[in-house]
Amino acid sequence: MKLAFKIKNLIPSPLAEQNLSNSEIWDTEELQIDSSKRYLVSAHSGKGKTTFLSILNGTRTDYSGEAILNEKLLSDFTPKDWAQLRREHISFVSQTLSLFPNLTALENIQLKNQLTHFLEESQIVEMAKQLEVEHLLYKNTETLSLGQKQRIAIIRSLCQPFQLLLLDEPFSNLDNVNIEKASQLISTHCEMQNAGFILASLGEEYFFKYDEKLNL
Ligand SMILES: Nc1ncnc2c1ncn2[C@@H]1O[C@H](COP(=O)(O)OP(=O)(O)OP(=O)(O)O)[C@@H](O)[C@H]1O
Repeated sequence: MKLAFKIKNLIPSPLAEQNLSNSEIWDTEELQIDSSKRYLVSAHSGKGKTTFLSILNGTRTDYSGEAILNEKLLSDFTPKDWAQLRREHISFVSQTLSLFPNLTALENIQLKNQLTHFLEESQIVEMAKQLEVEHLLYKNTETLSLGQKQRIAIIRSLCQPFQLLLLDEPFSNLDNVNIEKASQLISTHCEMQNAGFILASLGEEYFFKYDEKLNL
């Protein structure tokens, strides 16, 4: 299923008092986001990157204007609709990473994978090898460094079917070598799934080729 978001005059409540005239996303007449494309969304801290991705993911609803997915208002989606979208169509690497601290890295990855039986364990181990976290798969995530957690969260996001991957500053604790490896893994899996992504960044462009770059 292709995902086509349309947003019209969207203003999130926390930013309602701010001057949004320079934004290519907030308070624009109409913007279309297609799941087949790769987007870079750049902005300084506090401009609403997390808020934007959370609106597309259905976890924030405090905005004025319209947000539409495949001709249906997001506000009309039920919790069941969102659960299905997040299980099968939209994957998200959140800034907080949302890993369960008392589960191992592999258990965290498998929690999602078990919902859809998307990948074999051997494929997950292969991804962990590529990002050099294979030796951490049986460790509780509370014992991992932030950069290690980010790599586990990136792997977990790729272990489900999706047409659109939302990446909220996913490399903020990684060095360039790891960023390049993670970018390659993300690109490969997006291509395999015929999916696009939206990468929110403080300004860094990293190693991707983008179809569109938007300033928030
Ligand atoms: N639940 C909330 N209630 C009130 N204000 C909020 C809430 N969440 C975010 N904000 C405000 O909305 C603005 C945008 O926040 P958001 O987290 O989306 O920014 P960001 O661009 O992702 O920032 P960063 O780069 O620092 O992660 C900020 O000014 C923040 O203080």
